[in-house]
Parts: sequence; structure tokens; C-alpha cells
Amino acid sequence: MASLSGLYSSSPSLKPAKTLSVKALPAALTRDSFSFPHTPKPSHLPLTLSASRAVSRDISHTTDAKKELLKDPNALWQRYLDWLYQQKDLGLYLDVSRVGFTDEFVAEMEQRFQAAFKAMEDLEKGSIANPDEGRMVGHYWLRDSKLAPKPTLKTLIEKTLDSICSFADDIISGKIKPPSSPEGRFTQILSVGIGGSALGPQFVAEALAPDNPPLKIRFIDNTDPAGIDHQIAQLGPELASTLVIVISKSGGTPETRNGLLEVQKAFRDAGLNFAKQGVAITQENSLLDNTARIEGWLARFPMYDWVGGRTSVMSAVGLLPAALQGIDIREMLSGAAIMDEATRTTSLKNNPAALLAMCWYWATDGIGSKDMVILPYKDSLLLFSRYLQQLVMESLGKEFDLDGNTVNQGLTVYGNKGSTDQHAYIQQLREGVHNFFATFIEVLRDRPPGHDWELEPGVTCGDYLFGMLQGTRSALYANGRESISVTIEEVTPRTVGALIALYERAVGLYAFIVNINAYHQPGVEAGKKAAAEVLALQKRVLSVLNEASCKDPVEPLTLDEVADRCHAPEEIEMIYKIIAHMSANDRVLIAEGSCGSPRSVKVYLGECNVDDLYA
Ligand SMILES: O=P(O)(O)OC[C@H]1O[C@](O)(CO)[C@@H](O)[C@@H]1O
Repeated sequence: MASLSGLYSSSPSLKPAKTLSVKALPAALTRDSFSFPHTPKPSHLPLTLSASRAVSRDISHTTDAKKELLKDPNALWQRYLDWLYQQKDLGLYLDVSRVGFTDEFVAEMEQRFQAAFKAMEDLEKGSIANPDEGRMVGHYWLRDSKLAPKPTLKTLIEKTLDSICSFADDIISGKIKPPSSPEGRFTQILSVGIGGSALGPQFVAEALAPDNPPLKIRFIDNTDPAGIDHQIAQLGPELASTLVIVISKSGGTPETRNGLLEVQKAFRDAGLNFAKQGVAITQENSLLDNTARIEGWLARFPMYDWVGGRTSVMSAVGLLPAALQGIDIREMLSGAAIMDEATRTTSLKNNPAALLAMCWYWATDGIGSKDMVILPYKDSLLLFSRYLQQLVMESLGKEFDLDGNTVNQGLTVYGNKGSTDQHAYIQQLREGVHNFFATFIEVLRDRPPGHDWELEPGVTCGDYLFGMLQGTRSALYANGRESISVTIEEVTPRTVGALIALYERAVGLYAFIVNINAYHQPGVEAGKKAAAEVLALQKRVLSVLNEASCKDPVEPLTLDEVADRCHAPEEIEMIYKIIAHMSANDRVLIAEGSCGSPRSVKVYLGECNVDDLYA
């Protein structure tokens, strides 16, 4: 290990003089004048694994000599060499040298990591690692079925993989045909799903689909009618040769249900038989599963209780769409399995996932005080940050820790790609508010061999991309901004599988370190519940308006009158919004005033529905 303790923290502008032992700090040192205006509260501190020990950060070495060390290229090179991780089989490297953790910090984290490794081992053996939902967490078994804790699960994983491969082969070869397509084989996939049931397939498609895949893929991942119309319009007559894959672990997610209903309507309007082109990926006996079974859809593939949505890309959720695009899914699984093996080691320094988790902890004080900016310098990896956003933020963004303490944990993720983002927000990253650390994803291979050329003497287009990455890394570092670099040789099914597995494990380890459940998402329910209440109120509003509109003469109502008749005077603002939305969509008529001045509005329905009145 480098004898560079305090290297990064040596400059006051780079690392604030602070320790996680907040209470012990003089007031002036609890604040990083350049970065986060946020003093960690004692309640934020991870309390278990090492409850009595706050991890200290080396804050005392702010001497000029230390500042010089930071700038000394030889010292930096040595630190780079000392910490460089390489996974030879995958051609994957991890460089954490531009994160300023100290030897003392690493030593103090050791005990926590050993506890996290043990917890991860138990998880992989089938412990109830998602205690709130009483579930096992088994996405690691998907790429190495012999790890599954029960023989029945092992068989299920293997059988599902085989059936995915043979179904994809039959679709691609035309053995299974669309019933009424002049082309005689399926040409398009329309994937309907949201969250973990969309982000993995989207990332994999963008990263790995060949230029001319056997089936092209489109996504409906929202309940935006215009967005849905756009996807269907883009398919045009090819709807007849579109395989619709509806993906929902729970089988009851409203956005996905709506997408399905919209697509089914499009099929009806086109005189097509949806069932013969529909595939469901969901848990057995879910609403979606029952619908698909009763309606006799073309195929159904299972999702499992023990695989979370955000870690489902290596189940049928990600594998079926990938296989249909001609992506080698067994290679993806193999890359993930190699990374899984590499991240099982209990040697912190040799475990890339643990190194990532350690850097996240260092960079964000273990409380998410800084954001993680993901910058892949490769267009095909554009969606990696979006994929990681859910993986990291839905896993780590938690109000309570496992002991019930309020912790409001999290780690914000954003980013698109380099060098594009250099012309968007890198200005702020280098010079503005210091509230982030960066992760560069570097891909060594610019283009397939034999295709490169020099656009100026000695320099290719890819050299520019390389230069932009390295230049930005250096420029950020020179201004005290920490960064991690992950390097792969090429974007292949193997390396994509490995990247996914790397971050899954890092999130899992980090969650253990900060003592939270990474595998539930209770916060998402609040928004869903509130949305359902809005729609229930809308139904009451419609019923009140219908009654008034069936009178002769029609009785236009003010917002106050609507709210009173709905017995919801406290909901008047929401009622106003409901009416404004319906009016914009020609579903209610404004008799007087305009939506811009709510008090003046009088509203009625264009048509009285007598059936509704007596319903
Ligand atoms: O696959 P499902 O059950 O439709 O859920 C979709 C997404 O909704 C969530 O439950 C909440 O956003 C995610 O965790 C999940 O990936």
C-alpha cells in the first residue's frame, strides 16, 4: 500500500478538515467551504457493524509538504500502481487512486468490510436478506445456478435459461411466426415495462445490440399516451410482425398495465390477434400471468420472488429481449459470474466491488453527502448511468436503517456520456459547487479492428475521445475533485455482464456497511398510493359533474361547488388541477372564466351520461 496517507486530504480545499466523529469537531471544521454545506448529523451515522467506532478521516495533514505530494506525479503514479485492480479474464481494471482515502481510513473500514463480506456470503447462501419482505436475494444464482440454495431453484434457473434460448431461436429462425405478417417472421420487439422491468433491457440493448439485429427493439416504459402512440406509430404496418413482451415482476404495475391495454387496442384497431404475439414475463399467478394464461398468449416466462426488479436483468427480464436481438446471453452471464467470483474475495484491496463501496463511503462520508457522476466515454454505454440510478438510488435511498433508526441514506447518481457532457455540465463539476465525485468508464477499443484511420497525422477520432477522458480526469483532480476510473477493453456481452455484477455487488456491500436493506423500496408505495387517491377523486368529480350536467338546463358548477358536492372541500386545489387536466383534453367544458383564474371557472360535462347516474 502506498505510504501516502493523507495524500488527498492534505489540501484544505480538497478534503475538508473533518471526521465522521461529528461531535468531536470544532464548528469550523464541520463544513467544507468548497463542497457540501451539510454537517453530518449523528443520526446519519451508520450505527451497526461497528457501532461504537466512527471512521475517522485523516484531517491533520494540511501542510504544504502534503499539498506538494498531491501534485507530485511520481507519488501519484505510485499510488496508481499501488491501488490498481485488474481482473485479467475480463480485461477489466479499476483505478481508485484519485480518491483520497488514507491508509488509516482503509484500516478502520476493514472490520466493517469483513462483516459485510460475511453478510454477503449468508445472502448468497439464501438467508432472508430482505427482512421487511421476508425474501431471499438470489440474483447471483442466475449466473451460477449451482449456488442456488435448493435443487428445485437450480433446475428452475437452468430450465428457464434453456427455454429462453430455444424460444429466441424459434422466433429468429421463423419457426414461430406471427399469424398475419406478410414478412413471415417477427421483425420487431415492443417491450412494455417500467423501472427494473425496462432499465436493464434498455441498457443492454443500447450497449450490445448489433447494427442489424434479427429483431429491433422499442420500449413503452411509461403511461404517457403520446409516448405510447409514438412507439406504435413508428411500428406502423410492422405491428403485424411485432412480438410484444410485457414485463412486470409483480404483474400489477399500473403503467405497465396501461401500456398493455393501449397496445392491445392498437392490435384490435389493426385487426390483429394480440394473444398470438404477446409474451409475459412475470411471477407465477400474478394478474399479468393469469391474464396471459387465460387469453392464451404465445409464451410466458417466470420472474422469481427472490430476484428484485432492479437486479433482474439477468433473469428472463433482460435475457429474453437480449437473446431476441442476437446478443450472446450466455456470455453476459459468464461475465457476470466471473465478476461475482472476483468480488467474493474477502481481501478488501483485491475486491473491486469493495473498493468501489469503500470509495463511495469515503467520498460521501457514508451518508451520500456527494453525488456520483457516471461518465462512460462510449456512446453505447449511454444508459449505464440511468440503469445505475435505479440500482443505486432505489437500493440505498432509505429512511431507516435495519435497526429502525432514521438515517435518510442514499447516493445520488447521474450522468450521460463523455465527451458530450463536457459541453454541458463539466464546467460546474470542475469549478462550481463541489458536491460530487466522478466515475469514468473507459473503453480501450475505439472501433472494431481494421476500421480505424487517422483524421490528422498520428491521431484518430478515438484518440480524441481518449484525450478528452484523460484530460477531464486530470483537470478535475487538479481542482480537488475525486474520481474513480473503470476500464474495460471492449463493450461485449461479457464486459457488460461484468459491469452489472460489479455494481450490484458494490451496492450490496455498501448497504451492509451502512446497515440498510438494499432490497426493498417502501418509499415508492407512497407515490403510488397518492396517485390512486387522485384518480379516485377524479371519479367523484366526474360523477358530480355528470349529475349537474344531466339537469335541464345544465348546471355549470364553480370549483367550490364541485368540492362541496365531492365532500372534499380540503381537496379544492387538486380538484382544480383535475378539471384543468380534463379540460385540456376536451373532457369537460368551461362555461365561464378560464383555467388561468380558478375562482372564475364554471364547469360542466359536454355530455350527460345517464347510465353513470344510476350506476
Ligand atoms: O416489475 P414491476 O413489478 O412492474 O415493477 C416495476 C418497478 O417498480 C418498482 O417496484 C418501484 O419503482 C421497481 O422496484 C420495479 O423495478
